[in-house]
Amino acid sequence: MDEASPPDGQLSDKEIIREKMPLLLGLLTGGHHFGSSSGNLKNDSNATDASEKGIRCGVVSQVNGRWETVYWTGTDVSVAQERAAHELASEALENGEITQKGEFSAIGCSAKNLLAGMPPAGSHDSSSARDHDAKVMPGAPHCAMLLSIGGRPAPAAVLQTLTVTLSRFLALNRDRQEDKRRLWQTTCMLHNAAAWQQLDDDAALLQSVAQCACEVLGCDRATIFLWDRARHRLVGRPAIGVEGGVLEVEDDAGIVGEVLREGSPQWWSAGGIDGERVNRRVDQSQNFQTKSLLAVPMFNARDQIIGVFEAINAKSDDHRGGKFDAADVRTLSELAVHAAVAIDTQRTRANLTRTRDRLVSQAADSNRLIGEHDSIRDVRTNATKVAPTDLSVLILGKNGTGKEVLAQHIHYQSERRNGPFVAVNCAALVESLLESELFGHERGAFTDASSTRQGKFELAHGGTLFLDEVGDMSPGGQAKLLRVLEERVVVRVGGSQPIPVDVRVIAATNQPLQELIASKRFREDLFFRLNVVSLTLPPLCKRGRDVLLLAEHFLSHFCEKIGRVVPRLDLSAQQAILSHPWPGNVRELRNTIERLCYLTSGPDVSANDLMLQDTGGTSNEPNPAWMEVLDPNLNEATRLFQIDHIEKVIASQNGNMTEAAATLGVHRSNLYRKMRQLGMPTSETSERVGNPD
Ligand SMILES: Nc1ncnc2c1ncn2[C@@H]1O[C@H](COP(=O)(O)OP(=O)(O)OP(=O)(O)O)[C@@H](O)[C@H]1O
Repeated sequence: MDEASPPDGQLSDKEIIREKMPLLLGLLTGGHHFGSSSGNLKNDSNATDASEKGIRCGVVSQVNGRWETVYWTGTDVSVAQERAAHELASEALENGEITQKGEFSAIGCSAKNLLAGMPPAGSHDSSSARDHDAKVMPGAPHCAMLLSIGGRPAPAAVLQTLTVTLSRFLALNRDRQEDKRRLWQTTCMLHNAAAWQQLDDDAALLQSVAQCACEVLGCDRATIFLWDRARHRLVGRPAIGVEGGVLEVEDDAGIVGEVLREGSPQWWSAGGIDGERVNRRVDQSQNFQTKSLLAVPMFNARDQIIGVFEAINAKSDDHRGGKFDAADVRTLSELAVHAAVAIDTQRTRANLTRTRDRLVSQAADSNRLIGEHDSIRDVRTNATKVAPTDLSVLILGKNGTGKEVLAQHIHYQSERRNGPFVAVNCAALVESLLESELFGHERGAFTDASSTRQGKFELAHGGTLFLDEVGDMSPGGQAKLLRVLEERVVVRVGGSQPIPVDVRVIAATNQPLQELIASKRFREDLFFRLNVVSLTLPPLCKRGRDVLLLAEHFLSHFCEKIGRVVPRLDLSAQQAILSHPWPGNVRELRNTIERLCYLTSGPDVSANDLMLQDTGGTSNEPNPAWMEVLDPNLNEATRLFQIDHIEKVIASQNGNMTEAAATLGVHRSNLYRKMRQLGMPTSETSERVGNPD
C-alpha cells in the first residue's frame, strides 16, 4: 500500500445496502435475488420479481438530518410515497421499536459495532464524550428498513431478521474499511516517525508531525501544544496564520487546557450546547473557524505530560460527516506517542549537542597557544590556514615548546573539533607494543590480550591523531605506520578484518629528521607523508617578552586552581624570567610558576621566589662554557651546550634525577633518553651522572 495516499476502493454503507438487500430478500423468497434501484427509486430491472412475490422493501438513511432512499424494490415510487416512507422511518427511529403504518412495518438499523473502540467509560466525562455514548456515532448510518409482504406490514420476526443481518453486513464492511485505514495510518505514521528521529530542527519536526496528523486523520489543521510549566502557557506549533509564528494560550484554557488537566482525550463538534469549551481566541488569532476538534495528551518516556496534540476540523466528505470519531481518538493518541518520543529525543539531542559544544569550546580555550611574538603569530596564522584542510602536519620544536598545544589548536579549529583528539607518545612505545597500541588487538591475539581492544587509530576515528616524538619510532613501527597512512585502514593484531579509519594525523618531533633520514634512521617516504605542511615552534628563549606573557598566564591559571589571589611579578622576577635561558622551554616555565604558586604566599613574587637554577648564564648573556667550543658546527655546539646544561642542573639537584628532570621540564625517562642521545654516561640505578661516586 502506498503510505502517501489513503486507501481507496472502499465500499460505502450505501453500496453495501444496495449490494446486500437483493441477496437478503432473495433468501426470504426462496433464493431469488431482487435487484435494487441504483441511487434512486427507479431503474430497477428486477423490481418486478419482488412485486410478483408481493414484497416491497426499502432502506432509507438519514445523514445530517436529511432523509435519503438508499434501496427500494418495485416500480417507480411517487414523491408522496417516498415522503410517507421517510416519515415512518423517523417514527420507527424515535420509537426505537418496530412501527407499522399502512402496508409497511419499519425498524431502525445501524452498523452495530460502531461503538466498539470508543475510549472506556470514565476515561473522560466531558459533555461531548457523553453525547457520543448516548447518540449514534457521528457519521454512522442512521437507517431504517421498511417491509411489506402481500400488501401488509411484514411480521416483526422477518423484519428483525433482515435488519440484524443487514446491520452485520454494514458492521463487517465498516470493520474491513477500518482495518484497511488503520493499516495505512500505521504505515504512514511509522514511515514519518523514522524520519522524525533524524530531524534536528524542532520547527521542522513539529511541522512534519502536524502534517502527518492532518494526513492520517483527514482534517484541516493540527497543532502541537508544548507545555511551558514555568509560565503556565501552552505554546502551539505550527502556528499557521498567526502573526509572529507563535501561538500561546493559558494552560487551563479551552479543550487543550481540559486535556492537560485531565490527562485524557477530549473532543468536540459544533452544533452542541457546549460551544464555550472551545477557546475562540485561538480561532480569532488565526482567522479560522473551528467546527470540530480532537485533542489528546502527550507524555514523555518518564510518563510526564509534556503537551497536547490537537486536530481540527475533520473532513466532511467521508463517513464521519465532519466530526472526529472513536477511531480518530485512537489514531491521534498513537501519533502523540510517536511525536512525544521524537520531541523528547530531539530535546535530549539538542541538550547533548549544546553540552558537547560547551565542552569543546572549554577544551579549545584551555589549550590556547599563547604568545604575541612574531614567530608565534606566524605559526598561529599558518595553523589557522591548515586547520580546515585534512593535510598532514609535522610540528618541529624542542621539548616543552608547545607542540602538543599547537596540535590541539589545529584540531579545535578544524571541522573535526567535535571528534576525539588522541595523543600517542611514539618514544614510549617499544616495537612489540606499538602495533597493538596504534591498531588495537583481538582477544587472544597474544598472551596478555584477555579482551579485544581498539587501537589509537580507531579511537581517533572522526578526529585527530597526534603522534608525538615520531622521530623516535622504530623502523618496523615506521613501516606499519606508513602502510596505515596510505591505506587508511587498520587491521587489529590477531584480526583479519580491515577497519576503515577517518583520521587526520599531526606528527611532532624534536629530532632533526633530515639527519635521521640521511643516516637511514627515519624513512624518507614516511617523512614526506607526514611533512605535507610543517610548522616550527621556536625555543622559549627566542620569543622575547612572550615569556612574561606566558608566566602571567600560568600565574593566573594556577592561582585560580588553588583559590589564591594572583600575585604580581615584581621587577626582579620579571628580569629573572626574561634572562633565564629556559632550556626546558614552556614546560619548565609552567613548572616554575606552578611551584611558586604553592610555595609562596605574598602579594608579590620576587626573583628569589622563582627559585631558578643558575645555569651559568642567561639567554641574553650566553654561557661562555658552551659558547667557547672550538667546533663551529651548530649541531655540535648545541650538543655541547646541552651536555653542559644537563650536567649543571643534575649537579644543582645533588644528582637527584627526578628533581633534575623536573627542573629541566622533561620526564625523567626522557632525560635519560636525551642523555644517551648526547653520548652522556647514564646510570639509572645510581641516579648520578658525572659523579659515579
Ligand atoms: N604557547 C603556549 N601557550 C600556552 N601553554 C603552552 C604553550 N606552549 C606550551 N605550553 C604549555 O607547556 C607545557 C608543554 O607543552 P607541550 O606538551 O605542548 O610541549 P611539547 O613540545 O609537546 O613537549 P614534548 O616535546 O616534551 O612532548 C604544557 O603544559 C602546555 O600547556
